[in-house]
Amino acid sequence: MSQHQNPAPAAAEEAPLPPHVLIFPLPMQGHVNSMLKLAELCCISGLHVTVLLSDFNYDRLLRHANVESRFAKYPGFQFATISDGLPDDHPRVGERTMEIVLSLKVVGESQFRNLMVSTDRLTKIGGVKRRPLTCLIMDGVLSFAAVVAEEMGIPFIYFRTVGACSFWANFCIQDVIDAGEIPLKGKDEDKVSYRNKKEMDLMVTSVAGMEGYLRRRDLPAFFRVADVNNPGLQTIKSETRRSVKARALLLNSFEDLEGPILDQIRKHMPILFSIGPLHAHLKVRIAASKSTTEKSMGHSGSFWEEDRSCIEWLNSQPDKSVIYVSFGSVTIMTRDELLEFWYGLVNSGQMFLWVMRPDSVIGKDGVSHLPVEIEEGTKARGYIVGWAPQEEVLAHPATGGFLTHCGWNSTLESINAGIPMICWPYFADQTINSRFVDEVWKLGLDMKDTCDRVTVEIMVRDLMEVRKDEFLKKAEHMANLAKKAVSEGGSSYCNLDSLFEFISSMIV
Ligand SMILES: O=c1ccn([C@@H]2O[C@H](COP(=O)(O)OP(=O)(O)O[C@H]3O[C@H](CO)[C@@H](O)[C@H](O)[C@H]3O)[C@@H](O)[C@H]2O)c(=O)[nH]1
Repeated sequence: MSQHQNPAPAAAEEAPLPPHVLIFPLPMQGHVNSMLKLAELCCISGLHVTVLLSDFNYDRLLRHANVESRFAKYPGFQFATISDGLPDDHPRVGERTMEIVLSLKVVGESQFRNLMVSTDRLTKIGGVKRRPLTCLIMDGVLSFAAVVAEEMGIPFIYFRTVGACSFWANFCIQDVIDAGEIPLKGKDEDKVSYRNKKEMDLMVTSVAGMEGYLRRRDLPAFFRVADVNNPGLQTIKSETRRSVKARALLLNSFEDLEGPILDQIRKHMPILFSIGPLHAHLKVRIAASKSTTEKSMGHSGSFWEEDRSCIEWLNSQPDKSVIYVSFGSVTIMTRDELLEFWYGLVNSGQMFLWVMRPDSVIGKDGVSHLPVEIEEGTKARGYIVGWAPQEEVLAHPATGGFLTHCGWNSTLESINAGIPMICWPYFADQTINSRFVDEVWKLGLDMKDTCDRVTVEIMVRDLMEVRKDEFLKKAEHMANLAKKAVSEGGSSYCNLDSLFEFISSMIV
């Protein structure tokens, strides 16, 4: 375990000490991105902040995201690191993503406990005097950290980096099981005929506030298993229910997007701060801050090197003509699926910008040695990079659509940029997000688990040509609401100020 400190400014010790929060994300790209944004928002408001990362991710952020210089201007900021218990060559993607959570559960508690009891490490290293921790802000699935915090009497706030829609469905999952809607009670799912399975998948569930449109097939796969004791189901269910033990709940969302669902959650967790979209919120607060250096700093939190050549390529494309294709940080696909997407995109006649992470395709060849037709066809129709500056890509005038896995950050970034989506959810919350994008917000099309070339082509044409104006109009409307939420006086802006007051009130 180690600390990485910023140097102390000479006069800092004279000032009254602000609250000191420790922010602890799950070690995955989407979660770390959101939490780093929250950390920077805290710093801008003058709080002292310790961000706890895995050694592995800290190293990646140092190499690719220049996080040290990003936070160097905040004297009360420091990183601390612990091991996630996995070897460096562990893939940490696809079906093996869950191993990050499981491993951290095993190795994390003692390391976390040691850090918590090392008051000197948290408060004095680097010469900046900090208070003992005022509170923890942690990912809501890190219950071992909550147990330690409870033991030590340190208040904690949960930050779930998924949408309210997914959080709430998870919260209600026991009611859904009790209602006999999942799993297939008393039956072995494998023995149910395909036709019956399809019908069952289309049955709506009784999740409060989502009656009428949240179907069984929109629930994450681990909720649809035949075994109620399935570890995925049990973990998410118990971790989500545990949230009521936290002093407050933070969500990266905004009232105009998920108001009715947020109201449902508030019946159980009245102290709920919706403070998103965080990436847009951070830009607003940085712009309002006095220092010009702060204004000029980027805020990347990428685990991979961003290939900025795609921005130059976008610069040469007409407005709203390009569909951006990216499936986030952990999705993997087969080579056949990759080819179906590629043929669908090329046959649609639209230009595309595709993020193909080197580790995103199953098999020893991965994304290397692609068939010649892909390389040649792509030269004519598109551009491929290994990792992109996504927020900038979505905000670029040439971008007109987003083929996404519907991770919550990608969904919000697209909403904020006014870009309609085609959703190919991979796992977890993404199946619910994609249903909301299509059925509730009408901001795009939900492809679910099909990705044959014909479906891809039809959907891309629909989004980029046939129903382009309709989707863009809807998306623009929601983007304006997102911007309003994070502007001074907007719901997320006010909620963030209330959160800081709430944290200050915890100082003992
Ligand atoms: O080329 C790229 C691709 C992605 N990103 C960024 O990476 C993040 C990806 O986050 P997200 O869209 O949430 O996807 P995942 O990385 O898959 O996120 C995990 O965490 C999310 C919650 O934080 C969940 O909603 C997802 O289901 C889960 O897979 C976003 O901020 C993107 O801007 C880039 O900067 N460049």
